[in-house]
Amino acid sequence: MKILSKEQVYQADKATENAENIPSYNLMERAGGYAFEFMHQRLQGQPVPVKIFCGIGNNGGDGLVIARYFVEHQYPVDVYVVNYSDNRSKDFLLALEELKKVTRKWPQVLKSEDDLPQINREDLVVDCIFGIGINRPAPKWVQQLFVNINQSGAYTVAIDVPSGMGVDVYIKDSEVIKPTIVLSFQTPKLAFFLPQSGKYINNWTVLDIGLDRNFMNSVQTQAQLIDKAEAQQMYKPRTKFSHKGTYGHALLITGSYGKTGAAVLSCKGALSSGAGLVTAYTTQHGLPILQSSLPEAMVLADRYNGKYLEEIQFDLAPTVIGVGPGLGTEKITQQALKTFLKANKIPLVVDADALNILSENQEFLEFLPKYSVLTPHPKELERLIGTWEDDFEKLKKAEAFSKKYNCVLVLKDAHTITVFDGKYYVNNTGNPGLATGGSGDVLTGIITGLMAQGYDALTAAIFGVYLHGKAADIAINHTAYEGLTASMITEFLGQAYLDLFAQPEQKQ
Ligand SMILES: NC(=O)C1=CN([C@@H]2O[C@H](COP(=O)(O)OP(=O)(O)OC[C@H]3O[C@@H](n4cnc5c(N)ncnc54)[C@H](O)[C@@H]3O)[C@@H](O)[C@H]2O)[C@H](O)CC1
Ligand SMILES: [K+]
Repeated sequence: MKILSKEQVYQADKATENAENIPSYNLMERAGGYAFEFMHQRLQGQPVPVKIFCGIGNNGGDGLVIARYFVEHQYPVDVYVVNYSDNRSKDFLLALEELKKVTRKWPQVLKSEDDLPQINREDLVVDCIFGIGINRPAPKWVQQLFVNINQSGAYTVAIDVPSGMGVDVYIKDSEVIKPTIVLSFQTPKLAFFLPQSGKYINNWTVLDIGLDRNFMNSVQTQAQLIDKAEAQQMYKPRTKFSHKGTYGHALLITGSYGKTGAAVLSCKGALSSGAGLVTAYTTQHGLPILQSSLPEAMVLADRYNGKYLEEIQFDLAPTVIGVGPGLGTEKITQQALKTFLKANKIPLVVDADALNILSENQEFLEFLPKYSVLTPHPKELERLIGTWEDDFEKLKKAEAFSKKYNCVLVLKDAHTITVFDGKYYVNNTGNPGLATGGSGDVLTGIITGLMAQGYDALTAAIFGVYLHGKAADIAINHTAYEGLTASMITEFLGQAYLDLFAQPEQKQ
């Protein structure tokens, strides 16, 4: 699903107004109408006390349309205008006129902290204070209103975006509404998926308000959300006359004394993703561990008998190499990695300690083959690209890094974002169960395994992240978040593939 920027939403509005030859107010009517329908279907006329807080822009205007429908359907409703400015938008004023036609109970105008009403746990709060137009922190008394709403425990529906949240800029030092659900118009907003702002979003849904199809189909967005529909398109079906050679050979350079588990997990990831052959390259003492715990994998070891890899040299031509999990960052391993990288021409997936070594020796980055996949978690990313002011700056820096080294950067997080060629692919699978040791090693294995099978680096990264998260989503039905271990992700990976084309259950 495309994630439109704020500017693109305004362009979509204009395109729709032109294509349908309608005034902008019609779109506000539509947006408000769909949002009301969503709530009305769930409330079914129950006399829940509704409190609608409207700003003075178009988000506020949506709120006034919603308010009119609530009044017309005889819900007990209080409407407040949060008067943070006297610049009421044209469509806000039209919506206000329409509301006044159906009720004599006019909205109460709030101008300072003294005016803020009591909000009760039993209320339904509809937040239409700020939408995508917010560009700086709200005035203090308005932030106090956000706090009151958040502390009330009331069921809170944020219209379009939670008030206070910037959709493609981070608004520093500001309170944000923490809604129960966000009803977002036409497109989810990038901020929903970034840790600093996404932590306030428990639940969101997109309401299709019928913006111009031609515009929506042709608009090129920087960000897109990767869900089942997108993942299905990436899947490469297997052919009947294929053999293990068809699905490539993944080599995983992983493990050290006490961290051979990372090697086992990444090899398991590669095997369960479907790689034809998997070989681990590890330390000598890791060899028997791998052989006994993973009979499907082949194992090579370096010539030394140290705790860490001292040499990375093999007589093998794998399709792709995954490197990093469990390697450690010993000087001797750093040297071995440097020698290897200098000579290597085979596509790479780089993770964990290999990333840490690259961060410490940024000159090694030049040795990476084109389209290498790098999979840092936030700390590893920081070591690689330096610190950032906020999540939007992080994305910009990641984008610049990926351009500079021509690599695919997989920013692991609750919503992992794959960055390549100026585009952001935002993953929508996975759950907090994945916050467990070894899940990253498994991901490295999966991406490496997909590349072995002929998926290009970008697709392998996006699809691998999707499958990894989906496997975890299926697994937690059996294990809960807490019970999920990294091995289980590999055990459920087959089900993640099956789920791609599973038909929804038919109702009897
Ligand atoms: N296609 C759609 O999605 C449609 C969405 N609609 C709704 O319109 C809003 C966006 O409306 P807009 O008037 O541009 O912005 P806001 O209502 O979010 O903000 C109002 C206004 O306030 C000013 N402002 C910004 N920050 C501050 C601040 N800190 N203090 C004071 N004033 C501030 C700024 O100038 C804004 O213009 C969208 O979210 C939807 O809810 C349409 O109704 C239909 C189509
Ligand atoms: K809002």
